[in-house]
Amino acid sequence: MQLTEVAFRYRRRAPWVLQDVSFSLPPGRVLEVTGRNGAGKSTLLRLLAGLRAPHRGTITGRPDRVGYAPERFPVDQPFTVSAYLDHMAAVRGIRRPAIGEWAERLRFEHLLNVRLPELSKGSAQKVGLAQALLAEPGLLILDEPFAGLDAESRDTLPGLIAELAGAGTAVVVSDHQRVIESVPGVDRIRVEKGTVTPVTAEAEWTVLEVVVRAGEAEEVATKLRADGHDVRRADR
Ligand SMILES: Nc1ncnc2c1ncn2[C@@H]1O[C@H](COP(=O)(O)OP(=O)(O)OP(=O)(O)O)[C@@H](O)[C@H]1O
Repeated sequence: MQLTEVAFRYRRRAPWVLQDVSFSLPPGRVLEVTGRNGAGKSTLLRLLAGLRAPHRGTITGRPDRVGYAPERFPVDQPFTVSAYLDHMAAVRGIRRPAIGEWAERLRFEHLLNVRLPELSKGSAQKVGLAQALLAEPGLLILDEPFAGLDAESRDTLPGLIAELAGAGTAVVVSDHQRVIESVPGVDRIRVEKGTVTPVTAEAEWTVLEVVVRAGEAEEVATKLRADGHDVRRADR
């Protein structure tokens, strides 16, 4: 898949969200998308998924089957988890949907008969992931998939992503929490000032010690992560 000089804005005369974005995404590549809040990560993911079309430039070679898990999974539908996933599989023409298999791997088998609006945030996130995975996608796009997930599921997902990539799926993940970094060979790009730059391994790094009140540690860590910094807690 290739993006060439892609530019996008939500409305005519609105500021450009993205401009001059060019990069290629070969099969089996895992791409982490970083950047500040509002930088345009979700917009880039929607363009990659084909949910939005570029105003300028081209996107070519998108795989036929695309799985997309949005940042906020829509849960205001009156279906049970199982009926929703059946429906999504039918819409995509999947004859033998592996719903039970994904429910087991993502640990939500006990929720199959629960209605979507009754799900907790993390459980809804898992169902959103499952509907993306059901597509057996050649391109899998996950917008903040780790937000709200319990530790066990958070630990499972990188392995799952590595497995799919190993089978040839291109995976694009926006991930404030940097969980995806544990996947071997992950590439990183940064969305900043309306464009996209590769984050190379040769970048110079330094370690800065920041001392904060214990009660504020999580909040500060979240802010720093949102700005693209790698944050490790010294007391863990
Ligand atoms: N549906 C929309 N209509 C109009 N403007 C939008 C829409 N969605 C996003 N924007 C604007 O586009 C810009 C980029 O938003 P986007 O959601 O892509 O950023 P992001 O990097 O994913 O942010 P975050 O880290 O907070 O999720 C922002 O200025 C936002 O206000």
